[in-house]
Amino acid sequence: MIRALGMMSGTSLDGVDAALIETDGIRIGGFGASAFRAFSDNESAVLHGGLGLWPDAPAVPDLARLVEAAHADLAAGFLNAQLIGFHGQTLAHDPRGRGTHQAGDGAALARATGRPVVWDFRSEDVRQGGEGAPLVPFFHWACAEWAMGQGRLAPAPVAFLNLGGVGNISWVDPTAPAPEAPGACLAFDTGPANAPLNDLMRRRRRQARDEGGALAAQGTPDAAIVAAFLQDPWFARPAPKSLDRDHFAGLLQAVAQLEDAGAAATLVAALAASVAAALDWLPSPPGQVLVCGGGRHNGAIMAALARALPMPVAPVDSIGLDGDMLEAQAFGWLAVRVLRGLPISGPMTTGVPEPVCGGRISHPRGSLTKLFGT
Ligand SMILES: Nc1ncnc2c1ncn2[C@@H]1O[C@H](COP(=O)(O)OP(=O)(O)OP(=O)(O)O)[C@@H](O)[C@H]1O
Ligand SMILES: CC(=O)N[C@H]1[C@@H]2OC[C@@H](O2)[C@@H](O)[C@@H]1O[C@H](C)C(=O)O
Repeated sequence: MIRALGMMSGTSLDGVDAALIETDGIRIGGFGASAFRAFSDNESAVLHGGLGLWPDAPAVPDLARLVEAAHADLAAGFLNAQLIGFHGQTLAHDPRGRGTHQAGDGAALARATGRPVVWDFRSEDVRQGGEGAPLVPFFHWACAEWAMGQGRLAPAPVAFLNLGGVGNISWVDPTAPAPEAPGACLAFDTGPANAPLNDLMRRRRRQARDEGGALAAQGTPDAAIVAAFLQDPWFARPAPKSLDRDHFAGLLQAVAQLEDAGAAATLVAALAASVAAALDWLPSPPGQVLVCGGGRHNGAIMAALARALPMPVAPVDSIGLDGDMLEAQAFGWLAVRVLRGLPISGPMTTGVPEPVCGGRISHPRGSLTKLFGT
């Protein structure tokens, strides 16, 4: 088992999560300490300004230094980590076009922390024809397998719904022998999650988010806007599929005429409707939908999901996991898989033709090499 530190800064641009995990890259041996470092208002504004940029843009090196510094700062509190999995900050994602861009250089983080760093998790999958996302689904399988072993989950398919800036769902069968085994996983992005809500709150209320969903809970959703949103060809596209953060920017424009609470309620209803639509693509109805990511702290979202979905909806914490740290833990677990040459994505998670072991490994003294596997 390796003690890996996973580090993730997601599409909501609120900060960096870090979490320790003990793993052989297949089974979870145990979870360790975790921490969050918020981006300052200035850092967040700078990163927002970088959204949509590709590596050749002149502003990118400065953004990358900002991302590396924030991670190095946070990693300094985890001296017992043997390996770091560094996701980087996604600025642009267009797998069928220019590719995928996570700002931040793992070699620089390896030098700054004195630890080997696994990074650039998505590029190889995209190069081989995959969507490059989502990458957490194989870890969701490991979580379900862990929870089943602890007697907290039935030996039957279950879904993990991650609600960050964008939503993604993983249907997993914890009785499958491995995450890459046929029939073990099906995963894809579901649609916008917190990103439009946060953007709405920032523009109208100068707040980072709708705390607890209090504003949305006071409003009535506009059913016509939700129905029009569901007409986006995205929903008719078979899974696997991944989204750029701003694919649904039109949704925010659609609610522009509504008063604040109605606009927030409509965004929440659209989120719930997109998850309900996602169920159509799953191999079988999951026994329950386990919600992770920041969206599960939004009571209006959880209530809307409970209304929209036919099966029980619960925070992932109900089976003993930390729903705020799951993505960070995932990149620690994935880092160990990269080190061992195990696949981190496959046909049923990113649509890549064959399972892929992506990622690069950088060592503190600067050599850039892959230790095991391809
Ligand atoms: N107490 C809360 N009340 C309402 N919303 C919340 C609360 N806590 C977190 N959120 C929402 O969750 C978001 C952060 O979620 P999370 O950290 O899972 O996203 P992320 O990792 O940045 O994104 P992604 O998973 O898309 O990469 C916040 O920006 C906010 O919208
Ligand atoms: C390109 C990119 O960074 N995508 C993120 C984003 O945020 C959620 C969703 O869109 C998911 O596809 C992915 O993140 C998670 C960690 C994943 O890869 O599973």
